[in-house]
Amino acid sequence: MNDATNGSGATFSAAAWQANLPVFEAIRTMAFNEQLAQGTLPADRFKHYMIQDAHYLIAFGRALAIAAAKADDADGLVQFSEAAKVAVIVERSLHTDFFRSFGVAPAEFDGTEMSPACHHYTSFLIGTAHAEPYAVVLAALLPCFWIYAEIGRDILARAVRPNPYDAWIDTYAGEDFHEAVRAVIATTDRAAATASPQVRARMHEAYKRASQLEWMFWDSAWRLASWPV
Ligand SMILES: Cc1ncc(CO)c(N)n1
Repeated sequence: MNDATNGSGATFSAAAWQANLPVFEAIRTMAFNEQLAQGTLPADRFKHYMIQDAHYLIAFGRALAIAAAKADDADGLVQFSEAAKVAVIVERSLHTDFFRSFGVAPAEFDGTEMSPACHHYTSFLIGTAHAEPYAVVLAALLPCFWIYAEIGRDILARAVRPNPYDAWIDTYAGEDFHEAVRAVIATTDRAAATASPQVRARMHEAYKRASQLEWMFWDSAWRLASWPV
């Protein structure tokens, strides 16, 4: 039983993608993403998204660094420490390029705390990264990569160009990101292949929860959500 399917006939990634197709479809058809593709998304909603994403990416980087520390081989250590570094590089590009072009002043970012959805998602990732075995940590991190890659390509295919959000679309539709995503899928499937049925079930739960939190993150930006009290 050393194939990538754990004897079940389907890779973890294929099974998880299929099981969560309704969540992906809900994300794909959100007004936020439809208007982003059309170039008509109001700037205040994109600004909310960017500020929250800058908070998110630092926490995502920390969770990736914990995954790196838990890796069961040197390849995984390199893969996830590199991914942690890239998350911080992307966060810095939000500050230097996107914040500037959309008029987010440093003081506005500094004065904006995490939204409830961002807090929920990042707490879930960091909590899972600390508490769960490597395979479950990878399953929690996979939707962050995979959903963005598929949404990026989907938006690119229907995008009106030029579009104020071209740079965002190109980041996630670009080949560099997709190559990294294929590698994370492969590593997650390898970890699933040797996981016990119990761990594999927890992988599915973690994958599902992260997918739902992706939807909630976009929904929160759409609603310009903040803390109710
Ligand atoms: C919320 C969120 N999920 C995933 C990504 C891509 O890694 C991102 N930038 N933001």
